[in-house]
Amino acid sequence: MTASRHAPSTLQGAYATCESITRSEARNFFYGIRLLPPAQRSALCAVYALARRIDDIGDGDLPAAEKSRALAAVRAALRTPPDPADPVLTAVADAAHRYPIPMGAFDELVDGVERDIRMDTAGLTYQSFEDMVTYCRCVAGSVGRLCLGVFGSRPHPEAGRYADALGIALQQTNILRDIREDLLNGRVYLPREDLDRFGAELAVDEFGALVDPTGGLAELIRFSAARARDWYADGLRLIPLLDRRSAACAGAMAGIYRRLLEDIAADPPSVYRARRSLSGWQKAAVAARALSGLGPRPGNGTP
Ligand SMILES: CC(C)=CCC/C(C)=C/CC/C(C)=C/COP(=O)(O)OP(=O)(O)O
Repeated sequence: MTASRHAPSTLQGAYATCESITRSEARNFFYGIRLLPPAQRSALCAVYALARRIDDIGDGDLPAAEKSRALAAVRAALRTPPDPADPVLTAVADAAHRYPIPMGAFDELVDGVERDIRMDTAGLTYQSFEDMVTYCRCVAGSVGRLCLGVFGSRPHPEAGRYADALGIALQQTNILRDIREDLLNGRVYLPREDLDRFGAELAVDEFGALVDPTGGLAELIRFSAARARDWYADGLRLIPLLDRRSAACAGAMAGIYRRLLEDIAADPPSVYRARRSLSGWQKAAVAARALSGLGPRPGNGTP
């Protein structure tokens, strides 16, 4: 570890702010993050807090031009010494001195959020599954690689690719969970070619619930979930390359989201009316299993 460039109290405060952001915002991922030893937990909270800030710019209420300006400001801030008044940038800069965090991955995340803005303003959609994966790589594969920087791993030529694949698996789950909410916000992430193949049109009724007159949407969700399972299987090859606590963290994050995927696959119409989630007990059980070294179950991910 290198010495900090900041007064300890300022830095401690910066990390504490990031931890409190993560605790309140990362309702799924904090179950994994809290399994890390303190120094890595603080670094990952800093990464999460900055990723959250970038994401929130894209999902917020500002006009598109202002969102673009705010994203450009984040890009510029990542290339200059951190503003000491900004706890998130201060903590991220310190964490990047302590761990080999691939800072360029934050730029990829910004690229992904810019795609969201183009979806809002210019009707950008994803034609093929590969197009959608490119988006997932930007917004979530990037986060997987940032996490890996904090975790560290046994040297392995595929470690970065596995971290990327795990992030992409999580994002595919997120897309299925949020089809309705995203549509209400004018966003469609499911590839056009898949919608066409299953004869699924995305539309809501007068209560804001998704309609599925042919059952094609349910079929498409089941198909997409099966495909996402393969991305989990690939990404989870990272786990044996990690130390025990990092493996527990990644295993809990993946286990919770994969359990969510299986719940959705078992009952696709459950996402038509509301956002699906696991109970606190279910999430804690998946995290406990990950900490005990058992990790997510092969197959259906139930704890
Ligand atoms: C190697 C490794 C650990 C890979 C995983 C990387 C990772 C955590 C990617 C995040 C992808 C994702 C679905 C973010 C949504 O965050 P959100 O805060 O909006 O999620 P929520 O809506 O479920 O709370």
